[in-house]
Amino acid sequence: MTANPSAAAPEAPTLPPATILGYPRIGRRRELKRAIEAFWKGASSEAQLQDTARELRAATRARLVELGLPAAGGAVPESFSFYDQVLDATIALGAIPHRFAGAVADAAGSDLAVLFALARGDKDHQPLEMTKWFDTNYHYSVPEFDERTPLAANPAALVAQVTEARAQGIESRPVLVGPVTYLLLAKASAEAGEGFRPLDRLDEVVAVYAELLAALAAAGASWVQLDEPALVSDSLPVPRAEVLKLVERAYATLGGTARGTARPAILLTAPYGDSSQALARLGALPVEAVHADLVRGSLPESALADGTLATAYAGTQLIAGVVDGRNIWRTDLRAALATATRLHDAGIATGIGTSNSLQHVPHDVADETQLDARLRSWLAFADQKVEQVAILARGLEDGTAAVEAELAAADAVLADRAAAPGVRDGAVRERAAGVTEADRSRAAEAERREAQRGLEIPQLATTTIGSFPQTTEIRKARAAFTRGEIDQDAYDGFLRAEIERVIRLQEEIGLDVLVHGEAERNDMVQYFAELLDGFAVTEHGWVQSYGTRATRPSILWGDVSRPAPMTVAWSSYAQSLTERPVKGMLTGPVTILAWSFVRDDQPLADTAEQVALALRDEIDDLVEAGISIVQVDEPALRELLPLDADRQADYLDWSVGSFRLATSGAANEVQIHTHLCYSEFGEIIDAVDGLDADVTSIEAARSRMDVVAPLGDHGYSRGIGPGVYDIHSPRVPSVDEQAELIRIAAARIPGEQLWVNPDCGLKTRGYEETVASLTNLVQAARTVRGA
Ligand code: MET
Ligand SMILES: [Zn+2]
Repeated sequence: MTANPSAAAPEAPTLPPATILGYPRIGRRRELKRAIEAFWKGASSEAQLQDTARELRAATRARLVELGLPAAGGAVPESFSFYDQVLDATIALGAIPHRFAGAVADAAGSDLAVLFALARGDKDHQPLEMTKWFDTNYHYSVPEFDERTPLAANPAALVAQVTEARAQGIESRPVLVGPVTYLLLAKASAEAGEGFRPLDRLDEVVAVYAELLAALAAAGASWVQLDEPALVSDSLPVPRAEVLKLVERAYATLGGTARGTARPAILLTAPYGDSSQALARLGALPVEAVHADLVRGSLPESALADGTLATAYAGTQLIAGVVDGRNIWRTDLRAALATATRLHDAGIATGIGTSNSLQHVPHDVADETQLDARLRSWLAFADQKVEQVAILARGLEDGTAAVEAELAAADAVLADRAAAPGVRDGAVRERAAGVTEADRSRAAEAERREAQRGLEIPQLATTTIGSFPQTTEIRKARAAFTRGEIDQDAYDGFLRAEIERVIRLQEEIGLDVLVHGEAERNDMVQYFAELLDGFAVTEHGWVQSYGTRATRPSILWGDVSRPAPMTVAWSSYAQSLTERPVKGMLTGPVTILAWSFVRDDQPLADTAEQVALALRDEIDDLVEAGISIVQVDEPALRELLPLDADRQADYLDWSVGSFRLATSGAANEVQIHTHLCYSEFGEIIDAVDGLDADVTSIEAARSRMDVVAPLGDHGYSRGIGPGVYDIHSPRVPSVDEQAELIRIAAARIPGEQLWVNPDCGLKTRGYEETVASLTNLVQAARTVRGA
């Protein structure tokens, strides 16, 4: 065992026993969203926006103290962000890509203007790319690095928060994405030299972090939190063992300076997964506290048993992340306390924390006044989770008996939930238990291809991904219907007129396979959640997705079944209007799970199976009603891939299995499509193959068909539609541009397999650019076909 440098300091501080890793930033009523969007529109000044942000931060701190976090000692995290925490780190490091030099000049010294320019781009600049944060549905702004990317500590925002908190009588803890995770999430800029990796600049970046920490210490911060979720992921550019070495190197430097003057005490966190293999080594670093996610992860049993863990943590505190920051269920307090107590009893200075930042859950269950009271009693949003952390901390400090009443109340909630009607539905379970492998297989590909000839689909067939622009009129009609201002008949009439318009438009444009346009859907998951049994929807349960965008995930609380058809009326109406095939449109089981809060009392695989059976019945009904092509979207297939390599095979097995269960009841004549809207699917290409869909559409335009080569090499034999129109921007791609992309694809993939379509749905686009782009798309397909 190497010497533990912090063990040598007898006065090593500890955090109060109750803390959380972060809190929702957008505000209880999405105040920050409104304030930022008003500022973007020019309806308010930067000073007004800063005032709103300051008030929100102050209210958050006060609320956290009210809920039970101590005001002193660094328990309250400063997790505010105007847009994204990775982007905040970019600003704090001064790592503004050269291509934004013009935007920096325009910003005239305003960090906020620079931040928004990076996040959103402007007329001259493409914004930073956005991508999903670990295995969540939150998106961060991807840093861009090359050999010359500037670096200069800019601690202003962090220091301001510490100062504000002190003025409020609260000793808070600034939070920053750690240097190793930051660089592992960065990408090489377009100007980077051959072979450059952002990680090549780790030592320089660590030096800037050291400056930031010094500024925080000077401002009076006693603690800083550095988040290193890279420690739990096998999906990064370097293997996990290497990540640990990089963390050791970075924190030897960061922790190696004098605590108090050169830096605050450091809390190093490892949220979103299992760090058990690394935990003992992290304890030996010169940091004052280490956090472990003990919801997704586990305790290192052998190191705990043989005392290695306790030795490593002599002088280092361990924050046990036992309250789940990813879901909305009340915690099994007795089990959580037992886990933390094992660490405590092993002689480790133990604190209670959340598994990860609470940014992934809504604010407060108390706001959900419309929710069924019994269901509500089972739930815990961010505020309730903070209270649970405080209870557990009391139990850890004062002994189980001190919180026996709270533990008993939690036991009663769990028992009530387990016994409640609908949580287990005998018929649903019996049907799921009877599923056989035969239910997951369709006939051989060639046989299906033959049977589908009757569809008369041309080579390079043109189609769209499903949604057409969600216009203001559509939103207004939906809102009026929800408020009861128009009745069901009026609303249905409106939607039918909309469908007819979209069908006629597609015929005019000349698309081969049509869609009904999805005007009836508020959201591709919530729409189904509202129609399936076993789900509930919230009123205020907003969770940040990126920037000012938030989603309201549904709550999947019970066994899932389908009381009635969900999409048949719309799809069959659309089909009745045209001779061309109209695709039925469903959201797949994995995506429905990924974008909802799911029950935690059974494996995800079992829940997916129930959703799949409901979708299987829907497909039967669609086909019965005359639909011959059904698309089942699975855009979240990649997102739910476990960070832990050991868990990936099992995941791919059940996720692919649930898709096949949903789709394999379809006769050979029925063409099954799927859609995945990202291009980095190298890792899951076998899974995509395993879905066995007749046609798969994917994102490809932004990467200029990068995905096509791996597909060609893989010998992918079914239909594939690599997007030729980037729907993320209002820009209209020309005929030539789209034809060029089709040709790139056609060079690797036989024409009869190739489909021509946009990257994703068109719901966020306007009609003008949509019609122009699709007209060009059809023309591009014709040009290439004729060549
Ligand atoms: C995020 S994937 C979206 C697929 C859906 N069918 C749409 O077109 O909007
Ligand atoms: Zn998509």
